[in-house]
Amino acid sequence: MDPTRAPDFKPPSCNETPDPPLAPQSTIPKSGPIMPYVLADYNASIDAPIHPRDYKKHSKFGRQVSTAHHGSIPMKQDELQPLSNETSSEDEQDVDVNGDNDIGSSRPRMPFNRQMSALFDEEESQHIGSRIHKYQIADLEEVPHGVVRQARTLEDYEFPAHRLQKKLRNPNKLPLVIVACGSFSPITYLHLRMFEMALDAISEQTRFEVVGGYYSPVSDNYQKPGLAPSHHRVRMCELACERTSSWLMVDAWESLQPAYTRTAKVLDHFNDEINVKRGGILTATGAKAGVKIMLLAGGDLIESMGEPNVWADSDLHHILGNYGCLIVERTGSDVRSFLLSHDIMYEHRRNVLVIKQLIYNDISSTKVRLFIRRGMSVQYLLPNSVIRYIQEHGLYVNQTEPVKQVMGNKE
Ligand SMILES: Nc1ncnc2c1ncn2[C@@H]1O[C@H](COP(=O)(O)OP(=O)(O)OP(=O)(O)O)[C@@H](O)[C@H]1O
Ligand SMILES: NC(=O)c1ccc[n+]([C@@H]2O[C@H](COP(=O)(O)O)[C@@H](O)[C@H]2O)c1
Repeated sequence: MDPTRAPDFKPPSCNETPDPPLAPQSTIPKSGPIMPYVLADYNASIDAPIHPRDYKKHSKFGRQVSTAHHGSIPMKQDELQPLSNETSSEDEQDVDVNGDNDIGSSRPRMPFNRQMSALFDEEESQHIGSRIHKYQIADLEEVPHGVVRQARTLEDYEFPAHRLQKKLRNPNKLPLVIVACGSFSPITYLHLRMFEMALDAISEQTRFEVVGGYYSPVSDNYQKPGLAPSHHRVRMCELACERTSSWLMVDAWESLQPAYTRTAKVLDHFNDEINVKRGGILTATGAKAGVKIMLLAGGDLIESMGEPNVWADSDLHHILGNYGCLIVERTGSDVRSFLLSHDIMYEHRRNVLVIKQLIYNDISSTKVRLFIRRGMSVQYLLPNSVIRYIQEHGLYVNQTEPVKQVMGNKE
């Protein structure tokens, strides 16, 4: 169930620096805390924008930011990051007929592919564009488009950036990328909803703008019951992202590592790709700004941070202090009390945003696997494309899992 089961696992010690070492703090942009205030620190309005003049103070990457206010930056397809990955046999790339890629917008874009455009002439495409509403994201499942594929080996690996926003839309906000680490065996609608809940919480309660979202499925070395081979888990996440979302991506880097990779190192990898290699993202002035990277996790994962020998203290300081954490409450779990009682969490509380589930969703991958083993329906618990993939590859059917694991209540 956790990395302590890995054959090469050594319990973290307070005096020892875990190996491999963490990225130096100087490479991680200082965007400031996710929460401008907490309780006693309350002294500003909930969404007080950072004045561009002050931006420099908040980010060493935000050097030449103009003070001019730009209402909205048009996001065109050619402004998106180049498609760095192999696509499926049809080799198409989603084309945004609406010409925008505003992740935070309440009216998400409706991507179409080249194949789609080729099938219809301009007039017909326009007709389709007007028939299918921008916000009918669910219809993506029905659109016959290609799915961006991640490499199966580290040698061929390239960081997926095709949906990473190239430019910050709102000059008063700071860029943020959300990363969810986990098994995703299989990915469910809950895992997809987590990102949407985070997106809402961030745009409503913080001064950050979400410019990208990633799943990072754990490698096969994470010895957890019910873990399908990593290439299948990555592929299911890809299908779910490409078919149901207009902004989520999957990064296979962690899943391709020859040994278990600590979550702190996974976040370092994202920082390296986005901030060190790419220099962050463009602001309205054309200058680059460092992107804050945050871990998205459920309440159970956060509570595991209080268990002995699972997380090294130095990793927790790195994750919570240098990056930050978005925690989706689980039914029955009291994340806020946990936050209060955990010393390291409390120290970095301004960098932790607890997201309340307003509509409770408790879809469990463990129970989905059980249903599949029992030949029961899993329809509406996960995207159809993922269900079809599981059927095609006969996943989970012949597995056994300890009864305790299946019945285990994480709450
Ligand atoms: N009901 C839930 N509410 C909030 N977060 C959840 C819930 N279920 C899972 N998560 C979060 O989703 C992320 C990925 O979960 P992961 O696939 O590793 O475990 P899981 O969904 O609990 O699956 P399993 O049943 O195999 O343990 C983790 O951060 C986990 O905390
Ligand atoms: N020390 C660590 O870095 C550490 C410890 C426990 C879990 N994790 C991560 O948390 C996620 C948890 O997944 P599960 O909820 O499936 O166990 C995985 O991505 C795992 O790598 C990291």
